[in-house]
Amino acid sequence: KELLIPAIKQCIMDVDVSEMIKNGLGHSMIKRACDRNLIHIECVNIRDFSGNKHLQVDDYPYGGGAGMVMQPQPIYDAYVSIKDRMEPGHKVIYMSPQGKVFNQILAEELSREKDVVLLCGHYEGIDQRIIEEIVTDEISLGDFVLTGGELVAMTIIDSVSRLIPEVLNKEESHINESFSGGLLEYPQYTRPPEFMGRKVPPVLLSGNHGEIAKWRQEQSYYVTKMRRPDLIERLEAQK
Ligand SMILES: COc1ccccc1CNc1ccc(C(N)=O)cn1
Repeated sequence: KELLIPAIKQCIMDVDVSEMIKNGLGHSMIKRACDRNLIHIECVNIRDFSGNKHLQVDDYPYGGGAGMVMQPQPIYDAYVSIKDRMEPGHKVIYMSPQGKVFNQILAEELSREKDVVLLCGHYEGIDQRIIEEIVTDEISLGDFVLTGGELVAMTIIDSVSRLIPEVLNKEESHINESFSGGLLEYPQYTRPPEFMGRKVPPVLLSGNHGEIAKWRQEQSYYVTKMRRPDLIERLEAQK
């Protein structure tokens, strides 16, 4: 799986953002998946494709206003430097607050792609013409603003990678996804049987798998109804 993330150097914090991504994803599951060639992650640094010796990748916005906009040329050249290695018809995903809100369904779709490019913007965003020229999908994690798209990219990589067969081992692979069947997960318990005076629901110790499954179904429905009635409506609508 090629997940290429053009990351730009944050000269202000003098932190190489692509390092952030490599380090942030260096943790066990993703690193193990990379080592086993189940996924392949490369960071391409847009600043390496800046057209001038000042390594400039942004400029003042036409029409004035605060903030800076990322220029189209360095991004385009960074993309051209990788696109021939990508599966034809690959998605180029731009992470921005204007995007389609990410969810588990989208994660599952992306996990079936062979190659995906994740384009991380900074500043006030990127020039509209590069979006029109190379971006196929815009994704948002939700209605909040970050200093850059990298953390969004890392989130997408994590949630997609764990859906790729073999990435999670049997202990990790949570067959009852939090969103399995569109409901939230039931409460989870493990040892000890009593903690701070709080006991584990007896049904879970009963060994009666039919009763346990029924209790879990009821709990999932109750938790979802109370916390996310919108998910219940979505379920009802699908019936
Ligand atoms: C001011 O930042 C931008 C402005 C425009 C585009 C990208 C950025 C980079 N920041 C982002 C990116 C994504 C999300 C999200 N909600 O998915 C939040 N922030």
